[in-house]
Amino acid sequence: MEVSFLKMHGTMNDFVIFHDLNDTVSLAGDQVAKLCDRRAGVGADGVIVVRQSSIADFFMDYINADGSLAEMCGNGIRCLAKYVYEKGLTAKMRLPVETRSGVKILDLIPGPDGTIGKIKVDMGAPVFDPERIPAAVKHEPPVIDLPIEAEGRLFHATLVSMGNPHCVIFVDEDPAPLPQRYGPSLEKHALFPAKTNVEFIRVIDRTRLEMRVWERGSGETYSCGTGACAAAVAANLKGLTESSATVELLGGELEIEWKGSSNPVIMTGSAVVVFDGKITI
Ligand SMILES: N[C@H](CCC[C@H](N)C(=O)O)C(=O)O
Repeated sequence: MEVSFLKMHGTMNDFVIFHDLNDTVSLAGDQVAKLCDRRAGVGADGVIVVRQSSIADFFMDYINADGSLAEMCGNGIRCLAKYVYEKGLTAKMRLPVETRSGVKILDLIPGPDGTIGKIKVDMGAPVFDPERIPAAVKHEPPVIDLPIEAEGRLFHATLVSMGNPHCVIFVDEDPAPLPQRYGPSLEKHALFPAKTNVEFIRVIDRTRLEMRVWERGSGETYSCGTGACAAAVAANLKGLTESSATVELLGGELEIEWKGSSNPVIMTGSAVVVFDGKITI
């Protein structure tokens, strides 16, 4: 099967994206793996198939590089919004998009040349109930600084779902080496029946976080939008940051705002088209 796609990224979290509005394409795991393979395929952290929705304008079918489905992808949904606008599939500047974790509302912010520069996403309210993360722990929500051991080291995790699970760990050291060393064990830790994304966070000040991430189903990535939201929420819960924070990632910066409690998390960031192409999978 030949697929015409766009290669896109959001703060260097990169995706193969195409639309299938007649719902004729269903990708097998090996086809996703080929699309994501950085030598034998296009190369990406995940695949986004834009589909029809009966409850919103589009449905984001997000698939991790290992073929597993994820409930939500923050960087990916910004890319979807730019894709459908610039492909002429919508003219809306406020766009409802269905995901496996509900409908998200996106505001498209035009750049100086009329293309879409930044996108603001209402990511919905964070979830702290361990059963809904999900996490196998008897604990009143929110779960803050839960001791968790990996590769012989003791960490303290704050658990947040943004529709997908996140294990947020605050450290006082350079977080750069931590995803490769501890990410695989934590991703598959027995505490997480659906596995988890893992964020290592160093607090820079009350409005800036440094983040490195190991993603469920994709490994270390340059950025994770839902992870940045989870990290900013966790930092605010712990009293380390204000209600707005800039999250510094390997691939760029994301602006996160959360006014606490059941308020939605608002994420603002860019989306970039790298190239278009065709591939037989
Ligand atoms: N990169 C995505 C997260 C993908 C999440 C996926 N790895 C999972 O939850 O399984 C983001 O920007 O939110």
